[in-house]
Amino acid sequence: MIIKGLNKKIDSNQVLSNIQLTVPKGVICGIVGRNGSGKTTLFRTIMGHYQKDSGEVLIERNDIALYERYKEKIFYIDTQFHPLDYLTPVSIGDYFQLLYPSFDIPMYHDLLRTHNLPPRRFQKYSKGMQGLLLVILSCCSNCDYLILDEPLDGLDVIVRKQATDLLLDVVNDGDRSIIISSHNLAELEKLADQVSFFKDGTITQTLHLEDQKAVTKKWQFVFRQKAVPDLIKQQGTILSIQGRVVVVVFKKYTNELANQLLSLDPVLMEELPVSLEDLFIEVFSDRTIAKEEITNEK
Ligand SMILES: Nc1ncnc2c1ncn2[C@@H]1O[C@H](COP(=O)(O)OP(=O)(O)OP(=O)(O)O)[C@@H](O)[C@H]1O
Repeated sequence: MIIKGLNKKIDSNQVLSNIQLTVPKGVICGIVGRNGSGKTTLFRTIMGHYQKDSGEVLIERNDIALYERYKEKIFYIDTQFHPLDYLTPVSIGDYFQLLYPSFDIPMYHDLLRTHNLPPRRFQKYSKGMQGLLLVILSCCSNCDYLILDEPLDGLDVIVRKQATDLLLDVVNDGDRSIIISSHNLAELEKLADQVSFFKDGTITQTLHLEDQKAVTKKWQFVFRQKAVPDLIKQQGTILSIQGRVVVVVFKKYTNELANQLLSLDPVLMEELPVSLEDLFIEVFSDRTIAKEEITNEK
């Protein structure tokens, strides 16, 4: 799937601004951003629930707004409109069989049993049960692209593991892809191959997690003096300061920077593993505020 120059204004608010995104086959693509940054609007606009102002969403080079059959390759449920509330899992299965020609009904019933999902209305399910059922539905749809809006948020650790295992199975054969938004960065990190950062109505960058982790470094320093050296403030994003212990992430770490840091002669300089949460803070933190706080620490 290729999204090119997608724009959407709602009530004079430019919610989506020139969205560019490529979702290769067999890839889990995470979408992260602050609350209200436009992730759900992006999904609704991809599906045509919101009319786009301009741009296109291409599958196999075909604009899905013009060719409905390509849109059928995408699984998406907008749960905020409660479309399943009055249905039981069995009737939901029947409904999805009509919606998606390749829906795997035996697999669906099998998964309902394996995960002990009871035959009551969707509305009466707990949040975790609802989340798991949605993930099961998406997997059984056999669609080429699954769009999942915060499917893991609010699930307990056991259900989350069940859901992530199902999703990883989907991309195993390399033909299907998942676009998934989440505020649960630790969980997303285990799943996603690439993560797109949504900021100010647009995707500001897409990071391939393995590649990015190879060039990003996180260090914990202790310096003799209380003031944080200027080099650290200029080159890194400070994640925390506790007493004289400073934790910093450097997005582009070079040998030259390594030598400069060593020349600061820290009492302690210890490398820590980089997480998606660190990258998120690096992208979204207001570094000027961080610097002011650091100045006050002096
Ligand atoms: N139907 C609508 N009418 C008016 N404003 C809307 C509508 N849909 C979305 N918006 C606005 O668009 C912006 C983006 O909202 P959206 O729900 O897409 O964000 P989000 O990134 O999914 O947020 P969250 O992480 O909190 O779920 C918000 O300012 C929201 O108020």
